[in-house]
Amino acid sequence: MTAPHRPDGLPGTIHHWIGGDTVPSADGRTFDVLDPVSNQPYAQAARGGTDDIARAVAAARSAFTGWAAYGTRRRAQVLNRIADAIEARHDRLAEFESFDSGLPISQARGQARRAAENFRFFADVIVGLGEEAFRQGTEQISYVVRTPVGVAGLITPWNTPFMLESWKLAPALASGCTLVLKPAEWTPLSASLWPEILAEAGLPAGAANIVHGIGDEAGQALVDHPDVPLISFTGSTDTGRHIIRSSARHLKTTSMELGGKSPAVVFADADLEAALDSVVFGVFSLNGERCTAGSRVLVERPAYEEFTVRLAERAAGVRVGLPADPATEVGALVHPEHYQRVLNYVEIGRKEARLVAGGSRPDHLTEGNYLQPTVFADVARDARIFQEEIFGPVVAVAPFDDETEAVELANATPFGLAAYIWTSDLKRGHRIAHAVESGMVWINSHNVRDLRTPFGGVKASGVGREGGAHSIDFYSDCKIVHVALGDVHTPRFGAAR
Ligand SMILES: NC(=O)C1=CN([C@@H]2O[C@H](COP(=O)(O)OP(=O)(O)OC[C@H]3O[C@@H](n4cnc5c(N)ncnc54)[C@H](O)[C@@H]3O)[C@@H](O)[C@H]2O)C=CC1
Ligand SMILES: O=C(O)/C=C/C=C(\O)C(=O)O
Repeated sequence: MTAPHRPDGLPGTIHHWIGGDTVPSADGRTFDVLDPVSNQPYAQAARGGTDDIARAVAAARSAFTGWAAYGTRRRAQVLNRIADAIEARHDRLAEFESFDSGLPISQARGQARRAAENFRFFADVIVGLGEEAFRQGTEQISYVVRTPVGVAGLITPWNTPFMLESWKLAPALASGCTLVLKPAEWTPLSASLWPEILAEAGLPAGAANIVHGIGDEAGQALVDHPDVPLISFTGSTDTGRHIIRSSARHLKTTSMELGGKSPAVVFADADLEAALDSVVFGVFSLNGERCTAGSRVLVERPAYEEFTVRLAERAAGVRVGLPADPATEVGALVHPEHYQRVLNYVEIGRKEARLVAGGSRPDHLTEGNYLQPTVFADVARDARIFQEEIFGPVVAVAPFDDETEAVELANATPFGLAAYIWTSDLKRGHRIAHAVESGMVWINSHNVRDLRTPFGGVKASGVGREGGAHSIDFYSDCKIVHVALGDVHTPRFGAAR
């Protein structure tokens, strides 16, 4: 068996964190946590249920008034201290994440840096954010007051767990909300560092609470709790749909960042070397377990054969290996169940299209959830591997003949999260960017993020946007205050004539 590298300091049991205390589940239940190299349990995690969620929500409610009253500058100071505390644990955090999720350590390090950046970023946003005002001459001014919505319910996935948790915790806390986080059950390890990070930074007890557990138990209890007015969710489209349905009962605000099947559209006039770099990185980094992965590559016919051959060569050269090895570019897929799901898609792909790279476990890795980067060419638009999110290192390539067909193919799936366009004709780049159905488009650029911009998708890829001020708006209620500035001539109903 290939032994995983075991980081120092692994907890034997991962507890909930409620009201500032690490606690087991009320009923004492736990579940096994596996690492994706040995697929053996290395820890137990508390298996939360309705009672644990109720305790966590009560703690968050008690802490709410105090935290909201901190005001923006003081909250920003705490957020910056949280970033310091994350940075102080950078190595351990990256090792935990890589061990638990199978992400290559080099990429887990990048995700740990981004988690700290998220806190610094939202500290700046909240201090710098103005409030809108509308003046009607000298008669009246109307201004908008943002107030935190209350207890936020945060439900996060397993693909880049800590970073995506931070992407929700930071703006929720910056806005003055308190929160209950339900991390993904396949990857609870990095979340076990939040208690020491948040406590060291001086976050008041109860402002953030963590309940581990299974989606349809702890997750569902959080969605169903009447004192949680808002749910921010990242994960699969099916679960997102289900959460929206459940949230309707209490008319909750929801933000849904869901799956994708994003196209990379490569025109023959593009810098093909740069496009190749971006395509290979875009679909194989984070093990292909990335919502914005460019998992469909559409190539203009004159460049199609050459690009496909070079893509297959590059895929064959990607280093698949132990997550802890600094040279590894693709690690182990998160969980045997997910691995099997991805392998099933590879089998479907073999029947639907032409396999030009990968398709099986690398010879040198006899156990663990490993898959060679896999490229299918000549994929038809109705093929399942063209239509469905695989969420692994598998890419579908197809040719197009002109701009119209490029847009048709780009839009021919239920998803609409990201799109990547490669062309040396910028006017065309803009035309395609406007025509593709997606929340985000990159032209001649890979997934370079600007945290101020709205992040999210259309169609089956999500509802709502987070990022920058959009996140603060999401975690806030808006109240409008109208004030007379001078003499307002009120209609005199009922006055004597
Ligand atoms: N960022 C993304 O776009 C992600 C996409 N996916 C896609 O979804 C597929 C399946 O992955 P899953 O692990 O099943 O994702 P999932 O969407 O079921 O899980 C994500 C989170 O939702 C929670 N959850 C599940 N059911 C819930 C419920 N009824 N109420 C409240 N919370 C609930 C889970 O515990 C987890 O924390 C993947 O293969 C991939 O295609 C999965 C994770 C992230
Ligand atoms: O960059 C972000 O803010 C979010 C990235 C999310 C993913 O990469 C994902 O969910 O896979």
